[in-house]
Amino acid sequence: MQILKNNSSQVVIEAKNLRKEYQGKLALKGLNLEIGPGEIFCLLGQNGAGKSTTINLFLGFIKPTSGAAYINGLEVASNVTRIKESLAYIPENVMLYPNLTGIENLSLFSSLAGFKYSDKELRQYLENAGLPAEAAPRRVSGYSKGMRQKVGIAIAVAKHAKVLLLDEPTSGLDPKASNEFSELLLNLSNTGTAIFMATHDIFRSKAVGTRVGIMREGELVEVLPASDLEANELEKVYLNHMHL
Ligand SMILES: Nc1ncnc2c1ncn2[C@@H]1O[C@H](COP(=O)(O)OP(=O)(O)OP(=O)(O)O)[C@@H](O)[C@H]1O
Repeated sequence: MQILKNNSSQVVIEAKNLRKEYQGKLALKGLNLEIGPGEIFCLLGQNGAGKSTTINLFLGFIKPTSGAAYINGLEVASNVTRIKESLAYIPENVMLYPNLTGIENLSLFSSLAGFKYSDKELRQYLENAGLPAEAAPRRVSGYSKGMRQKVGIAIAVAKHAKVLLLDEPTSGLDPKASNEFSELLLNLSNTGTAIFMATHDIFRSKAVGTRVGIMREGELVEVLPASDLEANELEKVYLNHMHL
């Protein structure tokens, strides 16, 4: 078993003995984790392993039973509003205003983060995220899942998010959309954004991850360097843990 540490001297996303109990049941059993700028940490684990609980603690959606989550050195639970300024979140279904266009959604979310852009700049952000130019002025209610994910990435870039949290973002995307999404993540990590992604996709984890963590019953049981492994080796390690 291997727990590979963050090799950067800077820490952007951190968990210290992070625990979460729901009605007497431990969902997260004392997580310790440090993620540096530009890292893509992929978290694998079966349904119910504690992946969403971890993300929700980093987002400040729920409070830890004990221990703490930190973003840029700030404890999340007591700085929820400030944390949101530097953070972007992409769930399986990106939450956008369906009656607004792609441009209007991007304008709204970036202005909430304190950034005002011209129409031309907004269109450019959307285009850079891979949204077809003709789609930008259309209502989001007619967008596909992949298009909504692209708007989510455009929002993250436009608000200069230092941290991006993703919960199963590629589930239900076709291989081309999923591949394009991976490219966007790599581009974003190259600008220094720290990325934490919960996923079931072993292949994508290998393709985009810096490190890959395996969570089982609320515990991080292994952390591996993605680059040293073939996808089938990673799958073997994963399955070994699941059959323990
Ligand atoms: N609000 C809640 N109330 C009670 N139990 C919960 C709550 N949220 C999660 N749990 C429990 O905590 C454990 C971890 O759930 P979590 O959603 O974090 O897992 P997950 O790894 O994200 O699973 P999935 O892959 O299905 O999304 C599970 O046993 C789940 O039933």
